[in-house]
Amino acid sequence: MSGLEKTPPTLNKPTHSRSSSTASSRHSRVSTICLFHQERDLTIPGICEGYLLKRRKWPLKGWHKRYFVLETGMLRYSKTQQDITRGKLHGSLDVGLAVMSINKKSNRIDLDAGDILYHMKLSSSHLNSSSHLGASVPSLQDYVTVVPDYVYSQLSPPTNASPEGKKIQQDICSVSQRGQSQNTRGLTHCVRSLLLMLNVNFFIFLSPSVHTSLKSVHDALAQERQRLQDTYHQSTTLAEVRVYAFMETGLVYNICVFICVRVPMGAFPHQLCLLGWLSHASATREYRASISKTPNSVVPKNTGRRTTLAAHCPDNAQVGLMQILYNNIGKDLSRVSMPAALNEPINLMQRLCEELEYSELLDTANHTQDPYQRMVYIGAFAISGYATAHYRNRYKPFNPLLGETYECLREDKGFRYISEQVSHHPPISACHADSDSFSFWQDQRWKNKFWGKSLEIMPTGMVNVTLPRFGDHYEWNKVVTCIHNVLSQQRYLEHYGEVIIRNLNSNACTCKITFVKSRYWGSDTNKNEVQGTVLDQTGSVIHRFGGLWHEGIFCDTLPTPQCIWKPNSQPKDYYLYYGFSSFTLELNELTPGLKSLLPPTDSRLRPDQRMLEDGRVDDCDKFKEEVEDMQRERRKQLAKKGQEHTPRFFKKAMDSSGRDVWLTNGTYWKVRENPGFANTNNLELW
Ligand SMILES: CC(C)CCC[C@@H](C)[C@H]1CC[C@H]2[C@@H]3CC=C4C[C@@H](O)CC[C@]4(C)[C@H]3CC[C@]12C
Repeated sequence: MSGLEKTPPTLNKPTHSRSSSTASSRHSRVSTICLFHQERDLTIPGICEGYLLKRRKWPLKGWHKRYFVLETGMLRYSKTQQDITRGKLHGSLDVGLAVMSINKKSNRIDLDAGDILYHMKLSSSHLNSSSHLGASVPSLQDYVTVVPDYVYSQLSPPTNASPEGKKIQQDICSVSQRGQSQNTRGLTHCVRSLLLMLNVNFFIFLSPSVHTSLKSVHDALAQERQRLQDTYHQSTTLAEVRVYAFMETGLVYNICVFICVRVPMGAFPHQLCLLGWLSHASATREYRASISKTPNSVVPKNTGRRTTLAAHCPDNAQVGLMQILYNNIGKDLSRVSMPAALNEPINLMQRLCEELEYSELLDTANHTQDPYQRMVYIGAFAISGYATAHYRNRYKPFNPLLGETYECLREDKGFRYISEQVSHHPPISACHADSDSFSFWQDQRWKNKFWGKSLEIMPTGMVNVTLPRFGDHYEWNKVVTCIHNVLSQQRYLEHYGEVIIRNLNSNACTCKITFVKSRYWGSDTNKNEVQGTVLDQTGSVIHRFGGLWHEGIFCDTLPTPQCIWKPNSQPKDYYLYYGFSSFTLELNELTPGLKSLLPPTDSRLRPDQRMLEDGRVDDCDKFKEEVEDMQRERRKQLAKKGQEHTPRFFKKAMDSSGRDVWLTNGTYWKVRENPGFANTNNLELW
């Protein structure tokens, strides 16, 4: 069967009769996406079904063939048609709550329901087979040419009065008209009948099957848990037991159960190490229990620094974010100017500095003799940088201006940090920090993808840490950050993907950390899960650790199992101050005596950011525009002279893998000390 096909409606039964491939050939009009009965009453939507490729992020990342059924607005899928018949669902999504986008180049359809994001495409075999269907049959090619490059239709509920609603209506009309003119009526029906389906809420039909699925999942999990507990208790004499099982159901996204119990020789003679995965859910539950027993860090002593901001954060719930995002679909959002009320008084260079809040983990690593244990601390550090995101989904950081700089000297923590905006198109912030026990640097760029309800941020660029004591050079990637339900107040952040940490100066071990994508319909307890392993040269697991990125990380394979990191408690009234941590509150503080030492390009001196911090939102808006105009003017002037901006404190280089990277040129602190920035030529940014 090629693509999705459509069968007549079966509104009177909760289940439906599925057509086999022979059944499909009975229908005269087949499109790669849907098959239509053109003379049928279109107020009653039918069923579309067939095989498509679906993208999976974890585990077994890639495109997988899945059987989809679209019925009464619910899109459900399984591995095979038989699985659907047996009620073995992998997942389902209410298309009526989703935004659909179509990409004609890659033959892809993306559905974004806020919490769930499906990426689907036709396999090349589908495309080939569609060409056998004859000229009168609309092929995928036709389909995508009559649909605008993006069809970001806000399908639920289509409010005609709103500008968005009108735009969507226009889009749909133009799709229909173009469809008619190209004699692809079936296609027009496709769009229309899809729309109809979206407005029909037949969830009542689904409730019995949801209940059955839930019950079977619950039973399966209970059995599995019992079996794992039994195995664990009886396994002291087992040399190696491996159980590898996949359970995929509609309600539990994916559970990979992999137990490897073994008595290791040599290294830890007195311990029975339970290595590998003991079901994510149960391992995380145990980690969380242990973390919660670990006392919170004592509230830091009064450092003399500020503990609040001059003004509360503005209420931006009414700002028309939808308009902004829809008008800028496909654009790099860091280049879109947004109203100041959406900003937090911190910029991206300061946000990168936030990743050093738990720099003591690097100090510990630099004092840990054992390379595997050392890696555990580096892993915890890589996770700790994400913690702050938990409280920070209402505002976006300022985009630094080209040539803007930021320093952060933390004698109490023993490090000094500098950062510079080294490129504007694309925006790149480079940073470097050093202390007696580590060096840290990265240059980051982000690609944004707005799917209609969620915004994915894909960072490129590696994070680097060196430890002087052991000559280690660690390097790792960052994971994807997704802002779910970006347009609503139910907005929340999720990080997902894999981080691989390598030591470029030794191949003794590597570390793999998985930021687990939350399981749909799962309770909140499985949100923000992370699992890490330290592997030796042969790929054997030496340590494992895990927990939640906003709650803490526990390692049970260290000589003394312990909580290796727990975030600091949030300051009083943090919600009124943008959700900032104490460390973040201090980042933009202009402490006495500092002003005369800073270059005039330092973010602390940027007037619009300060205005926002002081609660002068309207002034900030005006000044922000001026500052951005001045930046454009400088750019024009340089272009006229045929010149390009040259960063002042960073230089471009190539890393060992041939990537372009920005490294410190080592001049900042020297110039600061002598002759001092007051005695040098500086850029005038504001
Ligand atoms: C438009 C507004 C109101 C919605 C809020 C957007 C916020 C949540 C977005 C905008 C820019 C985003 C940040 C951009 C870059 C990074 C670096 C990455 O390594 C971790 C995530 C992090 C730190 C993002 C976190 C989420 C973020 C702060």
